[in-house]
Amino acid sequence: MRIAVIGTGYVGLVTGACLARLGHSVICSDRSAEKISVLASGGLPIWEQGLDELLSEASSLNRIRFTTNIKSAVQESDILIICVGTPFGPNGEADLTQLWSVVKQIARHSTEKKFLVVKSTVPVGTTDEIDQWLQSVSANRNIDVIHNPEFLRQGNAIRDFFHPDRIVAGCRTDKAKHVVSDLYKDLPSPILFCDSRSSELIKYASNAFLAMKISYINMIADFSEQTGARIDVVAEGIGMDSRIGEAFLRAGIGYGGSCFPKDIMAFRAMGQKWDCPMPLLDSTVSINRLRPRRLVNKLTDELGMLKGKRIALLGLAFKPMTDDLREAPSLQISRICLEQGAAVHAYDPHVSDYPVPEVVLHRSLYDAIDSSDAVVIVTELEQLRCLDWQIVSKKLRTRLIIDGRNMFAWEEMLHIADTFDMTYISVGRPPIPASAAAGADFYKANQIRSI
Ligand SMILES: NC(=O)c1ccc[n+]([C@@H]2O[C@H](COP(=O)([O-])OP(=O)(O)OC[C@H]3O[C@@H](n4cnc5c(N)ncnc54)[C@H](O)[C@@H]3O)[C@@H](O)[C@H]2O)c1
Ligand SMILES: O=c1ccn([C@@H]2O[C@H](COP(=O)(O)OP(=O)(O)O[C@H]3O[C@H](CO)[C@@H](O)[C@H](O)[C@H]3O)[C@@H](O)[C@H]2O)c(=O)[nH]1
Repeated sequence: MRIAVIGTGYVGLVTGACLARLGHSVICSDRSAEKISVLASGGLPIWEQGLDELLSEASSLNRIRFTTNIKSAVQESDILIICVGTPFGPNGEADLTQLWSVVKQIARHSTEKKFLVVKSTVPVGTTDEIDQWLQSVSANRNIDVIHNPEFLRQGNAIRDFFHPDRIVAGCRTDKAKHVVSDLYKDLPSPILFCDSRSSELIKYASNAFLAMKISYINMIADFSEQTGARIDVVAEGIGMDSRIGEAFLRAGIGYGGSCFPKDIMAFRAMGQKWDCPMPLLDSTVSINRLRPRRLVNKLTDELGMLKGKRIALLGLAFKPMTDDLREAPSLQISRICLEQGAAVHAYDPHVSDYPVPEVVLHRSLYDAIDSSDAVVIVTELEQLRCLDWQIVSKKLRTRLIIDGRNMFAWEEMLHIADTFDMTYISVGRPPIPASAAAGADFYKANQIRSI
């Protein structure tokens, strides 16, 4: 099939590369000349695992091209997939400026029958509005509009593309359904065909549900801290109920990224627009907003004033295995630490440019840690799994580890803290004090079961 992918950001680039792998002929179009020139010369404007290889393969087979010329992309394709951004608008609603700009250009340049697939996350009713608008432009009656939301996760995007739990397609016509079936015919996943309003809502409701699960477990984590329960054990017990499931019950410093924060706000704005309040979303947002501040409070509880202290932040992107800093909790944490007079040193293997200039970036994990008063784990970086605790303990000025993601097993840290005389504080689990005696006493006093 001849496909144009319009908007080659995270979603567009992954979609284009994966569709080329499936054998389709793909033109990727973006308004950013800089991005297109990087891509056309074999480079990558973003880091996503496996994307490099996929794009090289597609280019060598002549299955993918890059252009800023949307006119030629539209005219040389039968299927047009819109993957432009739908960022925060001024009152939290989705800003559809990029989307409508593309729709208008498509209307201007398309003369033959086209299938227009909206992959961007858009408010309920948008696909119908596009359809109605296109029909009102008489020359463009021949465009069949489909809504096909994307569910990929950054860092896992290519696997998610080839193995989605489901494909959702809001279609008006049987021809549109056939196009979607052909587009994804080699994927093993079920396709849910529905109307476009339901399809648009499935995307927001899925993201909101996942974000709600995260805020819920974070609320329970705070309660565990007050009562001496252990959130990892509690989450395990909750998740063993197949009606609840174990996924997205990892307590920590909250959700960030390009989707959850903006989509929950847009969903709330939609609720207001349609006069349907969504109090569960209000709570989800307010719990999440407090997470970074709560983490810094743990630092000050241990260190007192942060003025003159050196803090090592490990993991800056909103999650591991991505370079994406959109709504990353590290931004808020680093700003609060800096405001309080600390020096912030950081390490993230995928981040080489950070928007808070006072943060000193290091290429080596151990250099970031050197002479610090605390190590703060902001994301679950793979490199941390093989940390040499002896080196860490020698390099630290104050032996304090704040694990914002509970990435280390509590029992393991009991032993490590004891061996290297370190204090280990995590989320929703009892703190592990530095001295061996204190650790053992604490363990006994709290009658925490050994697993
Ligand atoms: N990032 C994700 O993991 C993810 C996952 C699922 C869904 N989504 C949704 O997919 C959409 C795209 O997200 P993203 O993260 O890829 O965004 P992005 O900001 O990374 O990419 C958007 C691209 O569109 C381009 N663009 C904007 N206006 C254009 C125009 N008029 N013509 C051509 N190109 C134009 C931009 O230059 C940019 O390269 C959003 O609606 C998002 O909510 C994102
Ligand atoms: O138990 C958990 C799971 C995740 N997170 C955090 O939640 C955020 C989002 O994580 P994740 O969902 O893995 O990443 P995204 O790439 O943002 O993917 C989400 O957002 C995409 C954009 O809409 C959707 O397509 C995906 O299905 C949806 O998972 C990150 O900050 C994670 O650290 C937690 O705090 N606890």
